[in-house]
Amino acid sequence: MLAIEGLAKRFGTATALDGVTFQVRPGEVFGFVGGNGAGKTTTMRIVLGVLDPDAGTVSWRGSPVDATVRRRIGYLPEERGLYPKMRVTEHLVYLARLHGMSRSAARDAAATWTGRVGLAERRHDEVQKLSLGNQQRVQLCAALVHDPDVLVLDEPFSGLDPAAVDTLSEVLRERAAAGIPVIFSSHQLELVERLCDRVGIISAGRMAAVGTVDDLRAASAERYDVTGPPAGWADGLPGVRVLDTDGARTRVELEPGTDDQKLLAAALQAGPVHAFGPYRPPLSELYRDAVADRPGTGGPA
Ligand SMILES: Nc1ncnc2c1ncn2[C@@H]1O[C@H](COP(=O)(O)OP(=O)(O)OP(=O)(O)O)[C@@H](O)[C@H]1O
Repeated sequence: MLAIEGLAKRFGTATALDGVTFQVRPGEVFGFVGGNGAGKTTTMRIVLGVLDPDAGTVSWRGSPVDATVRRRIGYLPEERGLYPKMRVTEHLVYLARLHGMSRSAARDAAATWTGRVGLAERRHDEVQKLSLGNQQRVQLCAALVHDPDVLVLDEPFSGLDPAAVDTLSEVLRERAAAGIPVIFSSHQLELVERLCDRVGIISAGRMAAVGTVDDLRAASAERYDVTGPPAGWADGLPGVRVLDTDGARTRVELEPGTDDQKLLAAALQAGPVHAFGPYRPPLSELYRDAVADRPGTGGPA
């Protein structure tokens, strides 16, 4: 397990991280989400030892992450760092060798990963001659080429076309199925919801929520969609907050302890009810709720 415990980090007078704690388990894909400047990259840099924390620890399988463990991590940094004049295969072999692979194993792995991400035709091109999206594919190969034990990827999906998004999603699920912990950051919350076993929401340097999307849903207020009665029927009902209305559909949130049958009775009193049932908010809504209590942090993820 990759365990991140009580990380704190200040830059001058600004607090970037303030007690960040969460774990990424072997075999799970963990989505790390948060607004701009929330602390995702800082956390990942500390995991990789690129930055030192002011306080807190990062451990892997119960021991502090040291240089040996870091060689076994596949890292996609936020600042993409490829040598523009190197050719794709040559570059990947060079990086794999830095991670201790033999030349022939490195060449095989470079061929496998470039094929997998759709770069077979570009293996002999200089990196600088590739489009940005294809450079991003090379960067992903660079994180995967040495068959890492842990994957830490900072916004791996940014800049990818839909086909590459599908391929990378498959690769991450496969790597997790092979038993390794996978953590990635992203602002694409639908993708995170679809792909991740658990998510961590960071807001202004603190974890606002960690769990499965279902856990986050269970911790949030119950919501119902009611279709039928004319708009306005739920205004002022005790324990009920109207979230929005769309034609004949009213979406409400219930305060804890509010009886859904009373809600239904009130709806029936206002007119015929054609549909009544719980509404499952997507991660994007759960995210907004999780960061809403924290001033200045409620911007879009
Ligand atoms: N080298 C640095 N010097 C000063 N401040 C920094 C430095 N690196 C990060 N910060 C600050 O730390 C905070 C967290 O930044 P970080 O890059 O970790 O956020 P993020 O969640 O990755 O954001 P984004 O989604 O925009 O990439 C921000 O307030 C940022 O300005």
